[in-house]
Amino acid sequence: MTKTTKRPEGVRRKQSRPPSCIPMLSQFPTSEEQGSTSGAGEVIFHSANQALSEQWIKVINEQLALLTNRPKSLLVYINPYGGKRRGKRIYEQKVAPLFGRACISTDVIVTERANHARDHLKTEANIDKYDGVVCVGGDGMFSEILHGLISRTQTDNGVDPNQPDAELVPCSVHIGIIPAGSTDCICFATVGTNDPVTSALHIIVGDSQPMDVCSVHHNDSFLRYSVSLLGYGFYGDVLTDSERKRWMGPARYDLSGVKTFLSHNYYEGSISFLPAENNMGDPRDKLQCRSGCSVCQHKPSSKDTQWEMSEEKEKSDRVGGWRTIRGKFIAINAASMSCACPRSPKGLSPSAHLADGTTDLILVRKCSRLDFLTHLLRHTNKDQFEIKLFKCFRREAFDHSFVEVHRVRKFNFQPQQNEMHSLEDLTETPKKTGFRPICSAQTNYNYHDSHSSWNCDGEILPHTAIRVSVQPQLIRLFARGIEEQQQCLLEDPCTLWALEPNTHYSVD
Ligand SMILES: Nc1ncnc2c1ncn2[C@@H]1O[C@H](COP(=O)(O)OP(=O)(O)OP(=O)(O)O)[C@@H](O)[C@H]1O
Repeated sequence: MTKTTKRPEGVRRKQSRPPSCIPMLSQFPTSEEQGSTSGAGEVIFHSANQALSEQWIKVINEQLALLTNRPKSLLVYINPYGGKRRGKRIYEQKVAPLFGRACISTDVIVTERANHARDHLKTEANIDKYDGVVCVGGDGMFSEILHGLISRTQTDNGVDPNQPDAELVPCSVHIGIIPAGSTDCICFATVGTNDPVTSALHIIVGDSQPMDVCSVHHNDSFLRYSVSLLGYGFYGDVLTDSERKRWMGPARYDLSGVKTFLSHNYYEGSISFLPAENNMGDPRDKLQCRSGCSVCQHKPSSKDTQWEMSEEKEKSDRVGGWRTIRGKFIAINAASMSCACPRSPKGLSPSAHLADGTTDLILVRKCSRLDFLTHLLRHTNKDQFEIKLFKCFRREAFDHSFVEVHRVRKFNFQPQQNEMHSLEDLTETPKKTGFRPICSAQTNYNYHDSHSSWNCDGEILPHTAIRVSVQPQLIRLFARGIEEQQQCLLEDPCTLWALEPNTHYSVD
């Protein structure tokens, strides 16, 4: 491990080590001689035939030269407090040595406060200098990098992000994720595993995975970007409650989940959405987004998209393509990716695509607690568990009369109007049920009792009335999506029982 030296502005520059891969390869052997492993993931081949060794080196170097997208310079942000506070150690022990061998130079910033990385990217960072930005941390840290990079790109290109209909400029710099958080859902859903070494290798070979980003506005004010889950109702309430229990660590999510489930709240509002074209598939499809996904490869150019969208909008205005649904909902979820994680290996919307320019809107209407429980359990997709315990759970997650799903390009949500209600009216308004009295001593309408909050990739939004627009392929990750082989592993019951949310899997 090479020690980094501190630079004045908090940036630490690490000069890459010389390419140790070449001398190591010079020891490579004839096929009869065996290779031996030395240390983590390192294979040393020995050969008595000098000419053959040199030929191997030549071929390997030629192959490496073909990987023209390999990054040469990276800006790395480490959150030292993410997950189990192992970010710095993970980077220094598992990732930095690999970057060194790949001759990648790095500037490393260990963050000193929340939003340090976002603010640095937004204003100070000389991003033209880098081929990629690497985030060492969890989903919250990734979100910081996402916001910093998108914001900087729009500023540099003169785009006002407050305009809900603005066409955002895609980021030219790739993002790499080294998982070191509590859940690391974004990494899991784009790589198929939460392993720092695997992620480092994806960065080194310059893999490229485009990804859609939802922009979220309240009227003409930009709120946040989302790449995974926007959830109102159940997932908003779980997050709100869990934020009050931060001191408990990751266990707070389970406790808040149970509490929110038992509360069994529902909320009234209206949701309007612009459905995706018919050829964009349906959330109920069996086809899943995998490495080299053919659906995501057919993204039209931004000009085409604009044309398509305006034509679609025109058509919508003409024949009512924008649809509006009013009702009482336990949950309104928009999944822009499968949202797969070790606990739910297929995710909230198993066939959602990473980069098709759509999001899957899942509306869960008011229903009984038992019905909602069966819906939640189906998300775990743990077939073996379901077969053993509840045969009825073997159906698909969306296979309920109270659940409807739509693949959409845009949607708007308006909660029930903020009118003043008398006590009598309260019995008719969306309400908190379960452990709280429906009629309390209050005399006025209580906004917080009748409204949930939006959970936007793990952050609470300050407004409930929102406009959401999918920005197709706005960013690129150093990843290649989930590969089929990984999926087989995930569906293996033995693997499933072994997978725990905070486990980091190693290929060593
Ligand atoms: N130096 C720092 N001090 C305090 N907070 C920080 C620092 N650097 C980053 N943060 C904030 O910490 C929050 C959580 O970090 P991170 O996402 O890395 O870990 P996590 O919450 O454990 O993982 P996950 O988001 O996957 O559950 C982020 O929202 C980020 O803004």
